[in-house]
Amino acid sequence: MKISLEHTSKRFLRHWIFKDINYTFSAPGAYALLGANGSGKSTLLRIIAGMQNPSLGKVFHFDNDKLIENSNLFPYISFCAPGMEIVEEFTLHEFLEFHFSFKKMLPGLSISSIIELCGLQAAADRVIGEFSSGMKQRVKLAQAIFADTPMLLLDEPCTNLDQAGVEQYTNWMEQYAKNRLVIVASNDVREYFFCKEQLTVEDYR
Ligand SMILES: Nc1ncnc2c1ncn2[C@@H]1O[C@H](COP(=O)(O)OP(=O)(O)OP(=O)(O)O)[C@@H](O)[C@H]1O
Repeated sequence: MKISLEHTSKRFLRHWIFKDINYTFSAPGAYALLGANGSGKSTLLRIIAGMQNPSLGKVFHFDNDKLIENSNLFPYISFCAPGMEIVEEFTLHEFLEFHFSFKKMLPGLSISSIIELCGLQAAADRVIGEFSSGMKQRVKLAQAIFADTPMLLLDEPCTNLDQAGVEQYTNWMEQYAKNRLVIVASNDVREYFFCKEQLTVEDYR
């Protein structure tokens, strides 16, 4: 897997957020997108995920050397971000069943083992709308990390997590980030401790 940014630039109205990023992310590999608040990390991550268009330049995704069309990216990419919506009317069990009917689960896992990995057994049959923000964040992370996709994109993955949740995230990354292309947008080293490569968005102003 490979993601190539070519002259990728983004502006909102007349304000350029970043300009002319030329960079290749390759699997297996872990990359951190760094920068101060408002520097453009989340915007860049969404552009990398094919969820938002750059104002200039291009983003190419490759499976080996085969170009993947934007409309076919879904089975390749898992995404987790603080602002993303999950279906709050579903119970946790229903949500995971629904999600993993569209996306393959990592081998050896099941809905109940994922609920256990999240430490949310007692909440399995509760509706997600009633969850705390930290419980929701565990679910958002789980739907991404435990999907069998070669690319995993995480925006501020430890948002709202308590100490136990951060330790759980650390373990998950040690176990499930290997062999994948992982990109983490973050300001917090606990979130990107395993990322050997780092790209600072402010370098592209
Ligand atoms: N839809 C939008 N319309 C206009 N401006 C936007 C939009 N989305 C983001 N911006 C602006 O783009 C800049 C970068 O925002 P972004 O959320 O990507 O930064 P960030 O580095 O992820 O910030 P943080 O660390 O606070 O999460 C900010 O100045 C923000 O106000």
